[in-house]
Amino acid sequence: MHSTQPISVGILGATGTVGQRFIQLLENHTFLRIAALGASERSAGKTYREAASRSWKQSSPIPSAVADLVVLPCKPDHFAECRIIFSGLDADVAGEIESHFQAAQFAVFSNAKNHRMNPLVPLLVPLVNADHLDVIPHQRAARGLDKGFIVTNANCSTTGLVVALKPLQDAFGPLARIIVTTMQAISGAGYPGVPSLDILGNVVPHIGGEEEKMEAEVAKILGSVRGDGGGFAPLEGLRVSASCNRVPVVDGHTESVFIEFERRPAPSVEEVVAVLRAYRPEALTLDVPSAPAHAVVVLDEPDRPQPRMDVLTGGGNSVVVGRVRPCSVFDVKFTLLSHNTILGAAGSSIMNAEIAVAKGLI
Ligand SMILES: NC(=O)C1=CN([C@@H]2O[C@H](COP(=O)(O)OP(=O)(O)OC[C@H]3O[C@@H](n4cnc5c(N)ncnc54)[C@H](OP(=O)(O)O)[C@@H]3O)[C@@H](O)[C@H]2O)C=CC1
Ligand SMILES: N[C@@H](CC(=O)OP(=O)(O)O)C(=O)O
Repeated sequence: MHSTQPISVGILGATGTVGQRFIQLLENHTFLRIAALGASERSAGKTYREAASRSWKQSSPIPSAVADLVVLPCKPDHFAECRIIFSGLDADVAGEIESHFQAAQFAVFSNAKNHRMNPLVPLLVPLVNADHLDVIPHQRAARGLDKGFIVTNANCSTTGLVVALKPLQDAFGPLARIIVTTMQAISGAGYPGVPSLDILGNVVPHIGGEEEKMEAEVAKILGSVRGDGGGFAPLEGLRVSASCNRVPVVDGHTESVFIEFERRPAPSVEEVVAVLRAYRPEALTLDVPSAPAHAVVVLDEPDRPQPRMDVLTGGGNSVVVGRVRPCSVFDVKFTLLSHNTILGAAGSSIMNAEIAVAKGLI
C-alpha cells in the first residue's frame, strides 16, 4: 500500500503545457502535495497566477492552492521541502537542471528527451515496463547517491504505441516490423507552439526529431532489465519506421499502426483484440491511484477512436484502439489514440512516481 503520509512534490517548468497538466492532475491527489513550482527567470518571483495567467490553457481554473505560490528559479536549494520533482522543462535546459536535482538527492521524474537513452535511466512507460525501475539501485550506486535518481517518460507518440505493442509482444511475439503514421495534436508543441497560420486548415508533415525518437525509444522500452540489474537489454530484431504529422487537433495523438509478427500463422484479428482487452500490466496490480481501470480500451465502432470523443478515456491515461483489421501487406493494422499531455506526459510521470512509492523507492 502507498504511504498515507502526504509527500511534497515540486514541479519544474510549471508554467508550460506539461507543467499545467501536472498542476491540474495533482489538484486532488491522494498523497502527492504540490509544495513548490519552478520555471524560468521570466516567471520567477511572480505568483503562479501572474506567471501563468496568459498561457493557462486547461479546461479548469488554476487551483487556488497553487495560484498564490511564488514561482521559484529551478535550483535545488529552493525545493528543500520536496522529495519528488516532476519536470516539464524545455529540453534546452532540462538535462542540466534535472541532473542537479538528482545530485541533490531528489527523485526526479522527467518528461524531457535529454536523459531518455542514458543506459542507467529507466525510460518508463507506467503501463508497460514498471520492472525497469529495478535499475534504480544501480543508478544510485553509480552516482554515489542514496536517495536521488532520474526516471524519464517516453516521447508522447512512443507512449501510446508501446502500450498497444507490449501485450502483443508478450502474447504473440517476437514482433518483426512496425510501420506507424502519427497525427499529432498541437498541444504537443507546447505553448505558444505552432502558429495558427501554419496549422489551421492544414497538416504539417514534419515534427523535428520525432520519428527518430519513436524508432529508438520503442526498443529500449520493450527491452528487458539485464540479469545483473546494471542496465537494459534493448529488444533486438524489431524494425520500426515512423512518419509523423502535426494536425489541427488540440489534445490527443492518433496513430495508424501496421504490425508484422514473426510467428506463422500470424494471430487473427479476434486474438489481437482479445489480448489487447485483457492486458493488465504490473501497474494495474500495484497501488497506483492514477492508473486507469483498463490500459487499452478497444472500440468496435468503425469510425473510432476520435480525439474529440475518446481522448479522455480512462481519465486520459488509457490508450484507445479501434479499427483492428487484417493488413494485406503486414499481418494486422489498427488506429490508436492517446492523450499527449496526460498519458503522454504528466499522467505517466505521476503514475511512475506512484509506482516508485509502491515499490519502496521513495
Ligand atoms: N507537450 C507535450 O505533449 C509533451 C511535452 N514533452 C516534453 O515536456 C517538456 C515540456 O514541454 P511543454 O510543456 O510542451 O513546453 P512549454 O514550452 O509549454 O513549457 C516549457 C517550460 O519550461 C520552462 N523553461 C524554459 N526555459 C527555462 C529555463 N531557462 N529555466 C527554467 N525553466 C525554463 C518554461 O518556463 P517559462 O514559462 O518561465 O518560460 C515552461 O515552464 C519538453 O521537454 C517537451 O519536449 C513530452 C511529452 C509530451
Ligand atoms: N514532440 C512531441 C512532444 C515532445 O515534446 O516530445 P519529446 O518530449 O519527445 O521531445 C509533439 O510535438 O507532439
